[in-house]
Amino acid sequence: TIRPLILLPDPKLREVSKPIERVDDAVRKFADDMLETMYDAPGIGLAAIQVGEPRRLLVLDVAEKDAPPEPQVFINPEIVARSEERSVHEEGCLSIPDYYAEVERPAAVTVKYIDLDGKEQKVEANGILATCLQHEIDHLNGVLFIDYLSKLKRDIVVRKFKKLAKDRPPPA
Ligand SMILES: O=C(O)C[C@@H](Cc1ccccc1)C(=O)SCC(=O)c1ccccc1
Ligand SMILES: [Zn+2]
Repeated sequence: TIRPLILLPDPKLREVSKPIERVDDAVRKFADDMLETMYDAPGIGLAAIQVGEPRRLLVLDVAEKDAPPEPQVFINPEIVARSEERSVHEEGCLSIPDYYAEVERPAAVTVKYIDLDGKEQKVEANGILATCLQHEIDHLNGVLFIDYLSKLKRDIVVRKFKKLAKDRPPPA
């Protein structure tokens, strides 16, 4: 089931999501809905809060275009190590549509998480996977990529989305 996306300036995007207690079939069904919603957008990642669920679950697929999809599900992810080296990548956000900006982040991160079988996992990520994991884990803490921009740039974006929200019909 494709779930409606929450857009800036909805304050729900600023909530801190809560850990998932048990990985059961309901969680697995929700992860499926998240992946379906992500591919439909389309996007390369999606955090549960972006469909209104303040739960620590994110999905991503950073496989190259025209390559087979590689869906990944991260439950209660934690960044346990960050490289000193940093890298800059252009980022977008499905909750801030049609706005892209360069963001600097640690180039590599080590992330501990629980997978859909309820097993503890650990991954050492770099490149676009590191960028996307950090962007999604930020969502679980109510942080958006525009928070890394200058106040001037961030205020311009927020003002634009506040205006759009006025013109947009309220959710049913
Ligand atoms: O809002 C999100 O979490 C999704 C976001 C993830 C992300 C993109 C770029 C850098 C870091 C994290 C997106 O997927 S925005 C859409 C996008 O970047 C894209 C869409 C289609 C093909 C390729 C990229
Ligand atoms: Zn985002």
